[in-house]
Amino acid sequence: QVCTQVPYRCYSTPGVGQVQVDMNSETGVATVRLNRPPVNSLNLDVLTELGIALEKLDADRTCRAMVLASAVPGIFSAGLDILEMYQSTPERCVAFWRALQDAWLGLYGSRLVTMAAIEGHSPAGGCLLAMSCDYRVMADGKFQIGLNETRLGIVAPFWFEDVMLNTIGHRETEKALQLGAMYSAQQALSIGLVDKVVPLAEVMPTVQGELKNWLQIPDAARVITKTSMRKQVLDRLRSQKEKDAQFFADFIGRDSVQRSLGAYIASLQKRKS
Ligand SMILES: CCCCCC/C=C/CC(=O)SCCNC(=O)CCNC(=O)[C@H](O)C(C)(C)COP(=O)(O)OP(=O)(O)OC[C@H]1O[C@@H](n2cnc3c(N)ncnc32)[C@H](O)[C@@H]1OP(=O)(O)O
Repeated sequence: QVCTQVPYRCYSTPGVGQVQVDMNSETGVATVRLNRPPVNSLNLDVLTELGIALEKLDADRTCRAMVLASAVPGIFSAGLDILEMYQSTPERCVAFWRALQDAWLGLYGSRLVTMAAIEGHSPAGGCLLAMSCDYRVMADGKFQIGLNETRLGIVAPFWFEDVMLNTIGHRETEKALQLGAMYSAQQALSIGLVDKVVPLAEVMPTVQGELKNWLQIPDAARVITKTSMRKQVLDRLRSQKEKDAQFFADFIGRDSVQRSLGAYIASLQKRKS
């Protein structure tokens, strides 16, 4: 197992953690894998683990880069765990949303070079995580990526919107968000939602190759530039975290939203039968 070999350090218990972190001290590159089968849906525990993992990596001065990937074949992440939003309590909703805010602030604001290795489907919150990295490589083929929230009868929060705006621009974001559009890898490439599309087996080697370019740049200059580019969007959420969490809990608690979510869950189950 990779975790037990020098020079790797492992921040999570192999086979146990829902967020597995392998740190290669020789290269300074950490690999963070979401590991919550069947679809890596992001519940309170996973988001909390992810937030903590990102915080630890940021504090580790030997770490210069992070690859975000999945330990579950065919899936990057199915986004937020819909069951956290369906028939939940206001208190749980607020705690869940805070964990998402913190994980996202840690990722989007990370000083590290961050790259998403998208080796599977990546809807909604999965797309947010990928977009929040500095660079995205996606597997060609049947997988889809996008912010599909409106299809669930919910609305992508302003900070999801901000990240998409910064990634693909205003016109594409307007269409993508209203339609809840899901894109194939090639379509995503054509609008700039991902940076490179390669066969599945080449995703990780391509990420590693691209990392070499990024790591040639002196950290300090790159970090100052990244911070300057992202600060406005980060500060917008930082300044209204509690209001945003409360708004989420109120919105999700609406009868009409609960009905939409219930119908969406039923449609997911029906697809299988
Ligand atoms: C201001 C307030 C605004 C609120 C904004 C809130 C923002 C929300 C952002 C989100 O992330 S919402 C989540 C959106 N996610 C999705 O729509 C993804 C739905 N899932 C799929 O499309 C598919 O599952 C998949 C990802 C394409 C994978 O397909 P596959 O055929 O491989 O697996 P399934 O058989 O469909 O799923 C297996 C199992 O997992 C359940 N499941 C799937 N996705 C989720 C999820 N996001 N949360 C919880 N559970 C999920 C699915 O129902 C199956 O369960 P079962 O019990 O085995 O039937």
